[in-house]
Amino acid sequence: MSINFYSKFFPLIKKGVASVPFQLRPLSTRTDLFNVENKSEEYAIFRLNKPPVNSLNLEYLNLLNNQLDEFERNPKLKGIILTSDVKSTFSAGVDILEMYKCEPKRLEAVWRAVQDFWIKLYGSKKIYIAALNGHVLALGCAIAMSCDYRIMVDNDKTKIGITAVLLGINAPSWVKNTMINTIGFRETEKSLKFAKIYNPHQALKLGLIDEIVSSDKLLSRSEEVMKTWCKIPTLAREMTKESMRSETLGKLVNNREVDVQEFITSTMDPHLQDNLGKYLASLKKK
Ligand SMILES: CCCCCCCC/C=C\C/C=C/C(=O)SCCNC(=O)CCNC(=O)[C@H](O)C(C)(C)COP(=O)(O)OP(=O)(O)OC[C@H]1O[C@@H](n2cnc3c(N)ncnc32)[C@H](O)[C@@H]1OP(=O)(O)O
Repeated sequence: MSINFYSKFFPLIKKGVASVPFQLRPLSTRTDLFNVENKSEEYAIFRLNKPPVNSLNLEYLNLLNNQLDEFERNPKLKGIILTSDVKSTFSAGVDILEMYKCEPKRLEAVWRAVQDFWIKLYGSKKIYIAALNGHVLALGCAIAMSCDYRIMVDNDKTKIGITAVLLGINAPSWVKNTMINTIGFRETEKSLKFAKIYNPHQALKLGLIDEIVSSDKLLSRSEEVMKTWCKIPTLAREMTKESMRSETLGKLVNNREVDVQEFITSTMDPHLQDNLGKYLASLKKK
């Protein structure tokens, strides 16, 4: 069985790796919008930092996609802890301003960047642990579900879930499949159909997250899990991840254009635009 999972799906990245020799990276990378801290040669902490809610617009998605490529190019790096420096929010998903009164060309670019992000994350052979410090909504929830393990803060006010249906949106099939692979078909159907939002204890019961810890232990516990997993034989772990995920991944990789067109058509629909306008206003009114 081939273990060259990432390069199978990212031939251009493979080409980049082949033509650019690996260089040692600085100990940490800091931009205004995220922070990467290399804890050892084996793992790093990747902190999103785009207040107020780490919403994902085109520029931010492109930045994050470049960083995922950067991780992938480092052969010594086994895992990444994905978390947020923004108080009380992991991510509120796509920046709704990208979807409201949008230009089709820009919307298409946003959606291609969303697809890229999911393909890179779900298809990575590295270990990704989501350290969920706060709200995990919509695409934020899809991102968390695409990691290998989810640890969430013990705070009843913290929400996780996907409420697309309330706005008249049918979640894309790759989001549904990611959720099915996490909590099973029946719970996914209920969750998406009825726009369920869970607190951490409800999410744990469902298997949407794997552990709950107090906020002061979120990173130390994540590092503890990461260190244990870094000891697992790499090749076997990677092959297992590939065999578990390739079918789901392939469904989007081989169907990207249809997914793009569906998203553009449904988002540009006047009824949905109307709903988005009202939703944005309700968020601002709070
Ligand atoms: C449109 C919904 C479609 C859902 C479809 C999902 C399924 C499909 C999967 C993939 C496609 C993905 C699409 C998306 O991800 S669309 C984004 C959907 N996200 C949400 O519905 C979350 C909305 N936000 C909230 O519920 C809350 O903001 C919160 C719980 C995350 C945080 O609450 P709180 O701390 O009280 O902060 P505020 O609500 O006051 O927000 C602060 C500030 O931020 C603005 N804002 C919030 N979320 C977004 C966002 N996603 N995009 C852009 N801006 C956002 C909010 O309006 C406030 O703005 P301000 O008043 O000007 O400060």
